[in-house]
Amino acid sequence: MSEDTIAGTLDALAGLLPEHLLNPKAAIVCGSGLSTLASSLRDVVEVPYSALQGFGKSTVPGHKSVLAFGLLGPGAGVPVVAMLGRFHAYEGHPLSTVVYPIRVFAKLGVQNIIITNAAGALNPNLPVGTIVAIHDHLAIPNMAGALNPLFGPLRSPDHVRFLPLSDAYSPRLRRLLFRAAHAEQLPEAALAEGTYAWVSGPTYETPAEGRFLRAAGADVVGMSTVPEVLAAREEGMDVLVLSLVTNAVVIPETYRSIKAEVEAELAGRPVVQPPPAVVSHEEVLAVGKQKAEVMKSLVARVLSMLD
Ligand SMILES: O=P(O)(O)O[C@H]1O[C@H](CO)[C@@H](O)[C@H]1O
Ligand SMILES: Nc1nc2[nH]cnc2c(=O)[nH]1
Repeated sequence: MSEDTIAGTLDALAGLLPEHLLNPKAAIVCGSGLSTLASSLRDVVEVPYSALQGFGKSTVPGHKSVLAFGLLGPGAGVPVVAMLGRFHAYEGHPLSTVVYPIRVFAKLGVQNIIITNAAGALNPNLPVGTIVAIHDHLAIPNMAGALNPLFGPLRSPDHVRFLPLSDAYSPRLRRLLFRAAHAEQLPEAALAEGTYAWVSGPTYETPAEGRFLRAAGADVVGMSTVPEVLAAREEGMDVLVLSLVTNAVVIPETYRSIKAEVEAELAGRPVVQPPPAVVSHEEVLAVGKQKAEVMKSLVARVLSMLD
């Protein structure tokens, strides 16, 4: 996306927003079913993506296509921008579009970003409903498919060509998060730490893929977030990522043997068939809806603790 496009977006925002909302201190990216994370904002001005050059349209159910600017917290409040609806590569968006809002946030002066997502659990110790503070990632499309939003000419002499990622997930923000969880009296098991595997989607994992990702060290898996993290880090922002576990990825220790079942049927022995275990986006959205309030309080508390 060219500098002219970004300049056009910034001009449009300057025309639509009051002065006190134009330089947000922090940004929130709302994952699938999590758009209500922004409902704690006051003085909200919503800007539809369609009003902004360079923005795509989010086509996934559970993702609106709106930027919400507002104030958070008591007194004068902290200006915040929330992305209600993100872009995924599987929708057909180039990665430059997927990360375009992050580029715009950087130009608006955003220093801290909280990125949320819905994810499948690979780690059996993470039940549905757990919130996972991401401390690392495994980006299969980067490693194997040359899908990286930082490909291309260096954006400016101020950007880093070879971006280190060993510090991608801000310890400072994660520390605030666990303090926020304590202040919100969240049960200890409700907030865990783990590694996010980014896959391109839109297919969910086969059992063998789930087993592979787990063996490679991932705790949760999803189809978003990592491109946004890479762009945010390239822009020098501090990043906090929260994954909400919406389903368990099926990783059977042994496969159901259709061969054995047929042999049993033919021999007249009883056969117990296991229920089918398939995930759906409806299930993902339903868990998002159930947990949105807890996520919202946590995110709001972290933002209120920023200095
Ligand atoms: O990562 P978010 O956008 O929260 O959405 C997750 O949920 C969708 C699949 O149900 C995928 O888009 C996956 O990435
Ligand atoms: N890839 C992937 N993305 C998800 N988003 C929510 N659940 C899942 C899942 O099980 N797998």
